[in-house]
Amino acid sequence: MPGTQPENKKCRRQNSRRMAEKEKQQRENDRDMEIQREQNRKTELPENFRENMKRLLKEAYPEYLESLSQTPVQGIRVNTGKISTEHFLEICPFPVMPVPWTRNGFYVSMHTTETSDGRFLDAMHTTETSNGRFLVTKDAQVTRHPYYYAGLYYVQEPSAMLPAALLEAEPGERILDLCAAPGGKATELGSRLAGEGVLVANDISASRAKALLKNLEQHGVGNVLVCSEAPQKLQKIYPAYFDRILVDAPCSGEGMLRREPSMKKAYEAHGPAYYAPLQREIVEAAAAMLRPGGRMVYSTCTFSEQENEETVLALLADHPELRLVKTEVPGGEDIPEMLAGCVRLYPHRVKGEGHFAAVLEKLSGNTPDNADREEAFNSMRAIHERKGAGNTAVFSKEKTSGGTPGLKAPAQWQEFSGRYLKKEFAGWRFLSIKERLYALPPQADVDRRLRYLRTGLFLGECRQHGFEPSQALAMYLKQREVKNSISFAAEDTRTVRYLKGETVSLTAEEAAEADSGWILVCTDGFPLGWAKHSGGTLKNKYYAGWRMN
Ligand SMILES: C[S@@+](CC[C@H](N)C(=O)[O-])C[C@H]1O[C@@H](n2cnc3c(N)ncnc32)[C@H](O)[C@@H]1O
Repeated sequence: MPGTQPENKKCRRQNSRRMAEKEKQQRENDRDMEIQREQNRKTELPENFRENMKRLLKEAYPEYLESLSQTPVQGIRVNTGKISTEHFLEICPFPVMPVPWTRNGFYVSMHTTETSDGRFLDAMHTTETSNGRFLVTKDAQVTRHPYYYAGLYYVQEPSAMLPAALLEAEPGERILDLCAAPGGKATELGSRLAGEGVLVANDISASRAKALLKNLEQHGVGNVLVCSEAPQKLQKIYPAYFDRILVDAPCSGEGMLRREPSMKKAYEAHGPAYYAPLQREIVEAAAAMLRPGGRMVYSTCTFSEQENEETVLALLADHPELRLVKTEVPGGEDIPEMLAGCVRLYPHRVKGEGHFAAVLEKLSGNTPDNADREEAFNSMRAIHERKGAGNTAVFSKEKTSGGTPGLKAPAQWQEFSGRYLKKEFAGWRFLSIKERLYALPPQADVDRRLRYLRTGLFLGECRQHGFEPSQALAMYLKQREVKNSISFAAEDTRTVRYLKGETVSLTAEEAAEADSGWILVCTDGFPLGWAKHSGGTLKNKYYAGWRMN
């Protein structure tokens, strides 16, 4: 019909525009894949590793090799301590697909194409830098969104989400993450505690433990002790103490070779033969710290049986009180002829770099029961509270009592919390180290023989002119727990300006609703940090070291 001709023309134009866009997208995808292939061609796998993988995978070895040419996938894990997975999915700014072995982990992808065999190609935008490394610019988008700064999710390689999921931590428990830095798993364990119980997050490397601390703070985990100790030392302090222990062991990192070709050098210097004995020492100490009836997960990001199954076998041989809990996850495999029931994630079977995990439980019989354990720790706690936790640390003599914190809390804190907070710290103890004030959760047993980077929640500093609340406190609180707050939408340019450390203005309406003084700045209802409000202007108090560049 003559009347429909212009319509048809319009349709055709739209279709050809769509086709052109699709083709452009496809060209970009192809280019990305080619860059990745080139990267992998340049990265000759270490000879002994190749031989071992051939032996291990047999006829599946070519598939594994093929998988090395695929672009690594990226994931985000929802911080359920701040937002439910369902709610996050409603506001999630990126296209996501669930990671099958978690309840809150997602593949994140800007451009995803499903192939005919049901696998998906993830067209991340990779660019080579002058030092031959590859930057995944998509990561930058994920780590630049205000929700990232609000601690709503953690960016994590998807298979690395497995160990914390298998530990099945519950609120109220005592959890140990023995090799915790930089906190990929500890942040999840902290979220699962939902503010009850205590997480001891340890890493032998003090510098790495600092990154761990920052990640736990950003996640809003306050019921935490962060320390940097050898497992053998912790074992003396916490015998049969923890309900759950994660040993995400230092390993030869074979599963990282695709993503981080630079790991090849490290692998050649320290391979499975170096890490296997170290892992055995670590799991040995962990087994001693697990309470009867407790659960432990041992995991690595490597494929070597010398490290993985052999470590578990040695542990089981020496500890008849431990049993392996047979575990299956979608896409997971094991080596039944060696040790059935462990989980191996391979990059040619699942969307992820690869991981190994074994779940162990300690039988309840013939070991001190919970009541003995409680009694032993109560007396230890009493001794240490009398002595104080180190030369400069001073515990308040009384626990907080509900309502406003206990009488022994410094006056500056009392003034601040009375004026600005609805949140109560009932049962928490205060700990002052010089001007710095911490709140120690009820179940945290601090021992002065250990080096802590953090004991509980850092509340802020008691200055002469008043209390200065910390960034950690901002991240720990919910907007509803604060009397004076302001929330900007994630798209509001003031959100990014606040995150960059700039001074921000309120509208007349907002200014009329906000009180002057300390104010909690949020994005879409999720706290970002503090500011000081006066006459419609927010003086930025966002922690300088956390600012967006
Ligand atoms: C695989 S990484 C842990 C990754 C961490 N679980 C995460 O998810 O972010 C292993 C860690 O073990 C630490 N480590 C090495 N030797 C250790 C030891 N003897 N005791 C405790 N931690 C150790 C390393 O510093 C490293 O941070």
